[in-house]
Amino acid sequence: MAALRSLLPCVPGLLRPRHGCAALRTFAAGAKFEYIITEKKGKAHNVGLIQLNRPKALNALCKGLITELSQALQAFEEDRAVGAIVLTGGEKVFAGGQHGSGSWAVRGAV
Ligand SMILES: C[C@@H](CO)C(=O)SCCNC(=O)CCNC(=O)[C@H](O)C(C)(C)COP(=O)(O)OP(=O)(O)OC[C@H]1O[C@@H](n2cnc3c(N)ncnc32)[C@H](O)[C@@H]1OP(=O)(O)O
Repeated sequence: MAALRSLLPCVPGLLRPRHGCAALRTFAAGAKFEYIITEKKGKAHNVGLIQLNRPKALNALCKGLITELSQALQAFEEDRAVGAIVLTGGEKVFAGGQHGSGSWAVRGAV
């Protein structure tokens, strides 16, 4: 899981090694996310599912999505009941890459 988190651009203050389980407490308090959906799956509720949920922009990775993804990864990593994390995207695409400002940037990038 640490390897997975290391793939994410470090968001200051969120991925500090020992953040005192603050992320887990926020998470457990039923944090409402705007850009992701999280759930504990499996018979023993020991699989942390994170689904990218920004359908209008095809899950393009904006700062807010990365921040929430980092929080969810941190919380699942701190949750001793979770043994595996599954990261998934939408029906059409996993993610449209880094968020491009304005659709011209997106289409021009293709
Ligand atoms: C970090 C670096 C590494 O390379 C990057 O990630 S740079 C960004 C790389 N990503 C792209 O270049 C993907 C650009 N998107 C596309 O090529 C196409 O959207 C598509 C993924 C092939 C899907 O095409 P389709 O025609 O099915 O859908 P639309 O292009 O109409 O897109 C729907 C909707 O999503 C918005 N969107 C898609 N990708 C991004 C993006 N990367 N950033 C921001 N927004 C994105 C697109 O603007 C459309 O929104 P609308 O204009 O309808 O408001």
